Amino acid sequence: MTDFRSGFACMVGRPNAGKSTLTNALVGQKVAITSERPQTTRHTIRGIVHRPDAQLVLVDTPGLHRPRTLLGERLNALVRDTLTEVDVVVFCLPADQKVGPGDRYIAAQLAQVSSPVIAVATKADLIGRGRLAEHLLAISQLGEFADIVPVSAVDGYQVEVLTDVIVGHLPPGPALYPDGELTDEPEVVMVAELVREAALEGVRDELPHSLAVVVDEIVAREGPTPMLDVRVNLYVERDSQKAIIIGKGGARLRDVGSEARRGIEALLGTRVFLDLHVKVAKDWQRDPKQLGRMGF
Ligand SMILES: Nc1nc2c(ncn2[C@@H]2O[C@H](COP(=O)(O)OP(=O)(O)OP(=O)(O)O)[C@@H](O)[C@H]2O)c(=O)[nH]1
Repeated sequence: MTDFRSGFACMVGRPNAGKSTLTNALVGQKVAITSERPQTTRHTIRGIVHRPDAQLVLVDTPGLHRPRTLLGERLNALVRDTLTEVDVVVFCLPADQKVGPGDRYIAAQLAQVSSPVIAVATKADLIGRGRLAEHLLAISQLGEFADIVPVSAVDGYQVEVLTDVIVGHLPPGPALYPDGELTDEPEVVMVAELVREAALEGVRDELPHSLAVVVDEIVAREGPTPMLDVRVNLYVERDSQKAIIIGKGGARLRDVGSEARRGIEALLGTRVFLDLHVKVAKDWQRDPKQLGRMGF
């Protein structure tokens, strides 16, 4: 394919602007952790959008804040470096709030960045057409933007359009990550590690290097109380190893599940439903295709 495009986009915006939720909507699966509390996104998180014509790697930054301390300044310098490295910056401005000093501060920072900036009016579902038009006008007066796109990550309004617009700013190039890879955010790696630790407890000698743990998905459950469905695959090489992990009548796997769940809940700060699946992948360590699927 000659017309394939690939590259990086970075989400910026004040706390609670809807960056994580929009990242999830673009990727089509929940990868980032969202919450009502501001500043939950401490790490740079990547979600990957795979399309037949493009691959888009989304980098979710902690947000640009006005520096009050040296650490703040360093952080902002880091964020500006990230912004200069990406192919396109997505600047989120929540439609349910007026453009304010925080947005103007970020806009001023973005004016110093060479990458094209797409301004996005997020949470468009929360306001009427008249207010949305006013918001878009206020955004247009904030700086020079390559595009201005209203979206709603909640009802899906214009999410496809935004993906097309972002992809339009990516350079031609091959896919950067293997298909099916959703994220390499630190939380996912740590969730896998917690499950691995629990699964190896007491049987380490019987499963030397034979266990690969892959987080399949982390999905927020709809409902009044925050809850994540975490689905994890455990790959072993032989049926005998599968029997060890599962235990008599599944007793051991249940213990592994509750032990890992406690750690994951502490890590993510929310209730978790942990769904563990044990699979035999014969000789996975020697099979490059299987290794790729497991993220090695
Ligand atoms: N109604 C509506 N609410 C949204 C939408 N997008 C995000 N929200 C809500 O806005 C809040 C903040 O969303 P996040 O995605 O966590 O915002 P963020 O910019 O990543 O926040 P930080 O991590 O603090 O920087 C959450 O309660 C979301 O449910 C949207 O399109 N519509």
